[in-house]
Parts: sequence; structure tokens; C-alpha cells
Amino acid sequence: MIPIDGHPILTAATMRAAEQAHGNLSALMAQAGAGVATAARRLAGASEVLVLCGPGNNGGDGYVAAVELHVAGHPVRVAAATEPRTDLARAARARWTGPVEPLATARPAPILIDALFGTGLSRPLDAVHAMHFHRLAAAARLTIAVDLPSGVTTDDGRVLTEPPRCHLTLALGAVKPSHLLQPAARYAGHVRLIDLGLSPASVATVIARPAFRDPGPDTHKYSRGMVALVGGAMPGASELASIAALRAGAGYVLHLGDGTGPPHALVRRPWSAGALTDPRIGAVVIGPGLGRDDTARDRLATALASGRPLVIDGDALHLLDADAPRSAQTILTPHAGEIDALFGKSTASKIDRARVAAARADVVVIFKGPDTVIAAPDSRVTVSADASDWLSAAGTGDVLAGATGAMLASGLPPFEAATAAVWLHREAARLCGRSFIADDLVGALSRVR
Ligand SMILES: NC(=O)C1=CN([C@@H]2O[C@H](COP(=O)(O)OP(=O)(O)OC[C@H]3O[C@@H](n4cnc5c(N)ncnc54)[C@H](O)[C@@H]3O)[C@@H](O)[C@H]2O)[C@H](O)CC1
Ligand SMILES: [K+]
Repeated sequence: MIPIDGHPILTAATMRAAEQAHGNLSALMAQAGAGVATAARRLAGASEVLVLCGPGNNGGDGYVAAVELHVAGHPVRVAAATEPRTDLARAARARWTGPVEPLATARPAPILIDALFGTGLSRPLDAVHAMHFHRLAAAARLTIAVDLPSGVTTDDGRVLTEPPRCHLTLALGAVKPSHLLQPAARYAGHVRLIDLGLSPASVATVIARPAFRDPGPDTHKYSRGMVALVGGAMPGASELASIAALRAGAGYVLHLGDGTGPPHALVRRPWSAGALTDPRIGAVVIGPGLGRDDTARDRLATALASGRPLVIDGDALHLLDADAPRSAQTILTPHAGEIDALFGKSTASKIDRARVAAARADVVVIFKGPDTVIAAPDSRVTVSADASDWLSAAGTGDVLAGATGAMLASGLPPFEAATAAVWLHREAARLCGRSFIADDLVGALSRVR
């Protein structure tokens, strides 16, 4: 049971390919079931465990876990709605010598293990089965999902049948997209990986603590990174982004636009057509508070023509031509509405949409949300889940844009800069606790760094 940070994300198809390449599915199931049993014993104390087993190999993992718990002397019962239908699950079922209670009449236990369906789920659950799954979960103190909470898809975060909210999901062999993507992810609770030794390769990974560029004895303010923030109609937003860039670690932040006041570390200059020609500018951030009028349009055109690495956010995303050729490294920071507006609506998974957008616009995309997906044109993807729900407040996007500018100006390549900023922003939100405002989040950036 290990943390998932930095681990590859596999779809159901790539998972099956990894299993086939391994060759010994029976050994994999034995390992998976043993891993589930070990985790359950660690968390259950002396409490009784009830394992719900489905018809496929997810159910097979459940039977193996039940046998392992029994052998270890742990009180355990099994319930199922249907007989096993795969050879592996039948073999696992045959090794369970205790009774199998019908799901509909199963007695609750304090610890519930959901081994009904995993990566093979192809349609909604039978309504009566779903009802009893909820009944048993409501009576349990702890619900542990094997591989996935039964009812969610594997690859795109969809919910076919609403499962109970599990406390823990044990991802078998690899993390799957639905462990991270909403709405499925909210049913998984904490996600931990059970390593099956598959070492699968994937260009998609779970976000991990980044390698920040910390200052050294030879560092000066420009080498730490100079960020220019292009202001506009609402200077409050671009100032917030400016201060976020400073707090995220930029050595010098220039705010180009109107506005006065603290902090005095922020250098303020009025906007001019030549404002972005300073060769020391390592990143330009444009969009927070820019407005969408002709002035905004002119400023965006100047920024795009400047050849400086760019972070394009907020209003600037509404003025951008996604298909125009790029003259510089570019990071876009759209939320779902902005992705729709820029690239058209789609029912594809958030990971696929971010990837398609990045390739089409030849940019790094930070597709924001409670499940933020960062994608590069070369199809690398990293997903940040478990963000604080309290980030749903005005100004938090401006803070991310500023932090992204700081990371880009520090010399990190765009994909790494975007990843570092998203991680920093998420951790800052964690430090802030509840009911914080964007200004608090800015302060927390320093504390996380
Ligand atoms: N990843 C690994 O290395 C290993 C994974 N294991 C486990 O195997 C499952 C996937 O098993 P599979 O048999 O392919 O699918 P499920 O058990 O999820 O589904 C069973 C079966 O049921 C049918 N079905 C689909 N949806 C429904 C429905 N709503 N109602 C009724 N029946 C349904 C369909 O025919 C499915 O095939 C994976 O998650 C792991 O838990 C192994 O342990 C080996 C190692
Ligand atoms: K399950």
C-alpha cells in the first residue's frame, strides 16, 4: 500500500496489455488479493471484514483476500450476488471454504471490502445489487474498494452507478484515470497503490513534488527569474498574479498597467508598446484582469509577438486564436468553459481533451479544475487530484497564473514549470485550510516553497 505520487496512470486497455505481458495472471491475482488482505488487516484492528465479490477477476481478488484474512486468523465473511464467471475467479472462489452469503441478505460488518467490479465494468450495476452495496457501506465504519469503487468507469472519470463514498481505494498494479478524474474520483477516497511488479510504462503520471530551482550563492534577481505581468481593465487581478509570482520565487516582477500600493517589492510601470522588449524578461503573464476590449486585444498581440515565454490565462484565453503559430514557449491555463470555447465541446476524457488541446495549439495546457490535467504537445500528461474544494473562490486562478509565470521564468521547461506551479498551488491551498481567500493562498506559496 504505497502513495501514488509520481506513478504512471494506465487505462483499462494498457493495464490488460501489462497483465498479458506479465503472463501469469493467477500470480497477479494472488499478489493483489494478498495486498488487499494486508491493507485491510492493518486498518481493521480486530473488527470483522465483509468482502463483496463480483463475477469477474475483481471478485477473484476479493475471494483471495478473504482466504488470506481467514488464514491470518482475522474474522471475515463473504457475500456475492452471482457465481464467478472467469476461470481465475472460479479458482479463487474454490479456495474459499466458508459460506457465501447472498448479497441481498448479507449482514453488515464494520469493515467492508468492495470487490464487485473493477476495470471490467461495462454497464451500470443491477439496481438491487447497488442498493445492497449502499446498505452495507452505510453500516460499515470503513469501506475499502478493490482497484476501483464499483460503478465508476476506468478511463474517463464517469460514474455509471453511484457507489458509496469509499474511504480507501487500493489501485491494483497501476493508478487508473478514474482514481483522479471527477466525478469518479470523489468516490475513491484515499487512493493507494498495490504494487504488482508490472512496472508499466506510461506518458501519463500522477503529479509529484517537483524539483524546484532554489537560489544559490551566485543567484541574482534576474537569474531567479523576471516576470512581467500585463495589466488591463481590472488591475486587482493582475496585481494578485504579480504578488503570487513573487511569492512563488520570482526574483523580479514587473507589473505593467495602472495601480498603486503595496507590496513595494512589486515594480510598477505603465503599459507601453515597448514594455516587453527587456531581454531579461523570462516570462510574460497575460490574462488576469486583462478585459476583452480593443486595448486587451492589442496587449495580447504585443505579448504574442514579443517572443518571450508566455502564460496565457483568463480573459486572454477568450481573445486567443488557438491555431495561430507559436513564436515562443507557451502555457495556457483554461478551465472547462475556456477549453470548450477554445477547442470546442467534447465528451472525451479530461486527459484526452488536454492532450488534444496541447497538440493542436502547440502549447502546454493546464486544464484546471478539482482534477487539474497538465498536458504537453508531445502527449506527456500529469494529473493533480485531491485539490482543496475551497479553491473554488475568485482570484485563485490568478494566483496559479502568477506562480506559473515564476516557474517558467526560473528556467524550467514549460511542462515542468506548469507541473511545479500546479503542485505549489495545491499544497498552498492545503496549508490554508478552510474558507481562505486568494490573498491567503498567495502568502501560503512562500510557506510551501
Ligand atoms: N491489473 C492487474 O494486473 C490485475 C487485475 N486483476 C483484477 O481484475 C479486474 C478486472 O477483471 P475483469 O474480470 O476484467 O472485470 P471485472 O471483475 O471488473 O468485471 C467482471 C465482469 O462482469 C461483467 N460486467 C461488467 N459490468 C457489469 C455489470 N454492471 N453487471 C454485471 N456484470 C457486469 C463483465 O463481463 C466483466 O468482465 C481488475 O479490476 C482487478 O481487480 C486481477 O486480479 C489480476 C491482476
Ligand atoms: K471494486
